[in-house]
Parts: sequence; C-alpha cells; structure tokens
Amino acid sequence: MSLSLSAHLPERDVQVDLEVADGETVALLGPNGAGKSTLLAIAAGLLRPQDGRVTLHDRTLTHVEGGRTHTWVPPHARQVALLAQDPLLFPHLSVRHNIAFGPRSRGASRRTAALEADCWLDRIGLPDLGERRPSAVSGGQAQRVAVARALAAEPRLLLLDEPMAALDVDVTPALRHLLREVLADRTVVIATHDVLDALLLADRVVVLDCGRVVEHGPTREVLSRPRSAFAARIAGLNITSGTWSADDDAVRTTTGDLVHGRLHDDGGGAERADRADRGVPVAGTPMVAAFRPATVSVFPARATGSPRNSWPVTVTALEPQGDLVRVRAGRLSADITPQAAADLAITPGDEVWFTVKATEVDLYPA
Ligand SMILES: Nc1ncnc2c1ncn2[C@@H]1O[C@H](COP(=O)(O)OP(=O)(O)OP(=O)(O)O)[C@@H](O)[C@H]1O
Repeated sequence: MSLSLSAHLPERDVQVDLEVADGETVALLGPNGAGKSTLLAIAAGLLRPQDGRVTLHDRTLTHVEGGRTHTWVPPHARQVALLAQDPLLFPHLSVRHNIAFGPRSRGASRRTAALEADCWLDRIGLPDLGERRPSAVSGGQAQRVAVARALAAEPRLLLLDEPMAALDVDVTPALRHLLREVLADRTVVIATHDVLDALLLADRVVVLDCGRVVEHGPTREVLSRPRSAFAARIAGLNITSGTWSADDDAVRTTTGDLVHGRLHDDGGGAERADRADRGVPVAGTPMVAAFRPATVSVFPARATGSPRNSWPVTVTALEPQGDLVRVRAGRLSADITPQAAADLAITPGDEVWFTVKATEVDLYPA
C-alpha cells in the first residue's frame, strides 16, 4: 500500500482505517460532518489523532498511541499536498511564481523552477497568464493554478478537499477534465459530495458516515449497487432538496418547484427504501428528492397531459454518457438517446422542460 492510515479521534467521533494503493485515486464520499476533511487533515499532518498511524510508502508519518506521540513528521516534510476548496495562492506572487514555489522548495534553481512552471502553465491551459497576480484570474483559473502548484512540488500523495465546491457549475467541467488528466497514476484521495467526481476521477470509493467507513469498493460497483443510505442517495442520481409541503403532498424546492414522488422514511439503506411508504413528514421537514437521469424526458415545451413533475430548465452542457447523451441543466441531468438529442437540436443555453413521473422519484427526509 502506498498510503495506510488508521486513526481514532474521539473528540470528533472518528474511527477510520483507509488504505490507498500506489497510483490509485480514492474518493471519500459522505454527508456533511462525516469526517472526510478530518481524515485528510490527519494524513496531511494538520491534526493529531488520539491513536493512529499514517504511513506513506513505508515511511511512518504519524504514530500516536493513547495520546502519546511516537512519530510525527511535520506537514511540510511529508511530501503530501493538500488542495482545499479555496485555492489559497500566495497573493503577492505571480501565477508563475506560485507554481515555481514547489520546485524551488525542492531545491530546483530559479531557472529550472521557472521552466517547470511554464510547462505547467501550458498544461493547465493558461500559458499567457503567468505574470498575473492571483487576484487577476478567475476562480476556476486560480483553482487550476493551485492544482499545478500542488503537483509541481511532486508530492507522493495528493489530497483534494472538495476542489470543485467553490466553483460555478460552468467551470467545473474544465477543472474536472484537468484533474482526470493529471491524477492518472498518482496516489490521490479526493473528498467530495459529488458523485460525478467519484465516477470520473476515482478508481475506488470509500463512503463515510458519522466518522466510520460504511461502504467501500470499486466506484461503479458501489454506485450501481449501493448498500449505505448515503451511497444510495447519490448514486448517479439527480438530487434536489427542499421542504415538505403538506398542502401539495410534495417537496417544494428552494426555487419554488414542486416535486411529487414516493415517500420513504429515513432511508436506512436500499433494502428499507424498497418497502412501502411510512409516515408522512410534517410540513416544513427538510427533504431530498432523488431520481435517475434516465427517467427524465426532455421536451421543447411543457409536455401535454402535464405530468406532475415538469420543470423549465436551461441546458448548461451536453456530455456523452455511455451510449446516451447526458443533458445537464445546472445540478439536474437527463440521459437521452443521441437520436432524441438530435431531434431536439439542443445546445447549451436552450430552454427546455425536464419531465419525470412521480413514480420514478424517491423522496427522503434530509
Ligand atoms: N475544527 C473542528 N473542531 C472540532 N470538531 C470539528 C472541527 N471540524 C469538524 N469537526 C467535527 O468533526 C466531525 C467530522 O467533520 P469533518 O469536517 O471532517 O466532516 P466532512 O465529512 O469533511 O464534512 P463536510 O462535507 O461538511 O466538509 C464532525 O462531527 C464535525 O462537527
């Protein structure tokens, strides 16, 4: 194993074992507060567990037993790079010098470091922005620079904490594309809420809940046969949140749309979700609605016969999805046949209607 981490941190109720093979990308998935960032902080040496051990390529970085520290390598000496939501570039340095910082700190000459930085600027598609200060580039560009800066330091382990979370949905595909390219063959742990990150970037997923690993395995296996409630909720699904409207017998989303569907109770796993409906939530209960992109039909105008779930959306992207075309509209997506996409002649920016039968929508208390 390249990375082996076992940690117990009682004050955060975290007890986790994690192993990552050499060259493997593992996605840590889990709801808010599950312990994803805590795990990354332990690996990076920003947090000391009560009991635990972190080894990277057989080198012990952390070894603590019962609060007593036996081995502690400080963060800068771990050869571990942590990339957070916020790119945290040095504001007083140019973009080129930010990237050159890694090679310089490895002992490279000024000239070599600058040449390496220029290679990275090309690679991240920003060859002309080297002289700019971080304040003069966009959020998406800054995050690409942060990726280059992290990798230019040649870390043996790269940790990514929700790298896409602070970005507009329009720029996430470009960053995801870059990550796909640069993460191949590196040892990486990426904490994310986004199932697409897991699908596109990770070889394996580890699902955390309440500070424990509740599920792990190859990405597609876990997402196609999820066993934990969280994985079931996010596995390739459209997820939209809102609150229960008793008058409408539906979830009212933050944008005011109503989503009708099949009610489930607390979603305690796929097995339970199959059972008949239980109690109806009280008005105002926070809820999530989940439905598969393949169940969504796309129409140029409101569908006749007006199915109960039909929403006007603006197409933001079209992407191949197996044999189908994924039509993205912000956070929602529909998978349709290439023929249907051609007939509709959809392009990003178009207004269309997404329609889904209530029987295809699962509603869970959030
Ligand atoms: N600085 C902190 N001090 C004390 N407890 C914390 C701190 N940060 C997080 N926690 C607690 O540790 C637990 C794990 O939180 P953590 O931030 O690791 O979860 P997460 O999965 O990264 O969540 P998110 O997706 O919201 O970032 C939670 O119970 C949280 O309340």
